[in-house]
Amino acid sequence: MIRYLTAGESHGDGLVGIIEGIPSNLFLDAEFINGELKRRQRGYGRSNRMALEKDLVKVLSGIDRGYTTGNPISFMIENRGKNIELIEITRPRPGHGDLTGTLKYNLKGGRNVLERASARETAMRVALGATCKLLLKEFNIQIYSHIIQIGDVKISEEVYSNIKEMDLLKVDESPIRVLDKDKEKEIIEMIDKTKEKGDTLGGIIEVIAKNVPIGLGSYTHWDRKIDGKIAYGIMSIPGVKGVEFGLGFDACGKLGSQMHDEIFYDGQRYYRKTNNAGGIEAGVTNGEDIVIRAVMKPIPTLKKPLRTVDIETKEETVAQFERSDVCAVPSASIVAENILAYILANEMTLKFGGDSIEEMKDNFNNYNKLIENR
Ligand SMILES: Cc1cc2nc3c(=O)[nH]c(=O)nc-3n(C[C@H](O)[C@H](O)[C@H](O)COP(=O)(O)O)c2cc1C
Ligand SMILES: C=C(O[C@@H]1CC(C(=O)O)=C[C@@H](OP(=O)(O)O)[C@H]1O)C(=O)O
Repeated sequence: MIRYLTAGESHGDGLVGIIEGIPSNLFLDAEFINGELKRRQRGYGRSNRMALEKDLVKVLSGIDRGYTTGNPISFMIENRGKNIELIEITRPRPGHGDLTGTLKYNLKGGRNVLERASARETAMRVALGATCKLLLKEFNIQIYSHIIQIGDVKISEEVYSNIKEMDLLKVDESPIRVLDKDKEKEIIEMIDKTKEKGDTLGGIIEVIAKNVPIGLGSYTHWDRKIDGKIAYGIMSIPGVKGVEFGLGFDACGKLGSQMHDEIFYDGQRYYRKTNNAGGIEAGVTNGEDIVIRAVMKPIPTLKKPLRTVDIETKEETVAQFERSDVCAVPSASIVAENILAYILANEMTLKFGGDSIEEMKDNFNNYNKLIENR
């Protein structure tokens, strides 16, 4: 089993993370982890905070000569963009945690709420998730993401399966994480216009995991279902308001005969010609790609602020504004990739053991032999 914890405030010294349960003898490629941190920082529509931060992971424990030892691994990421005046938040922002957090923890205002509710914390979750991606790569499992929609601009009506692996790699070259250059231009213009108006945008992301073995997760008990675990992880990304698998909410308009992915056999393995289930049936992976979509609401901090109540005077006023992203959907897609990586890596250790990478691979190969020709 793999588990992790993070700590750190958005404008404190930095973030720390501890991950436990990564098998020994895995090369902890810090360059790869830093690459993932860089991918998360890119994306059109972010505030100048992202220009100030240069997220780099410092590995504090758990490795020897670059390889994991089985000991807990700990990371640190420094905050560089922390030098703002940390004034109290007494005019809570609708849509952020300011008011609920102030009341729940009996605080003076929202400052220490936003410090932790902030998506700054997702930088550490990406570093921890990237460690899980390194483990998944040992089993040839790859995770990709791209953007389906920003604001009211839909990239395409096509379903995910028309996007080839090579094209999914090219998505990284786009500041919006889309392939269509015309749509990219349209979205950039929309973000600029929205910024001028003091408003914000949300969107829809799609995350795809390829080469996932059959049999991760379980139908035997509700809290072992892998779709439930994935939904929990993706929903925990700040701003995410919905998750769907495969056809998701569109399943509603289909007949059973149009929805379910018929089963075929090619002489060696079972396969499907469609993937409306998004790679999961009965809480268990079925060997097809895992396909998830998630919707992110528009950013709650508005330069043209919404109405709120001053928590000291109780008078109607407008919400506080410091600096803020206008759109962070491309960054959220990288966070989602790395959260999915954690869930899948954890399931891999639950199924194949997690003490050493060699033992895990042996178990994986034996399982593949077992299900071959079944
Ligand atoms: C990568 C990323 C960047 C974000 N940037 C901002 C931001 O600059 N300003 C803001 O108000 N919210 C931002 N958010 C969203 C808030 O963190 C989020 O809406 C808030 O914590 C309340 O949580 P909830 O939307 O899940 O209810 C960002 C989210 C992500 C994933
Ligand atoms: C720092 C990050 O995102 C932050 C997430 C965030 C929020 O409220 O969620 C608010 C902004 O922080 P600040 O108020 O300092 O500009 C974003 O920049 C990051 O992604 O690393």
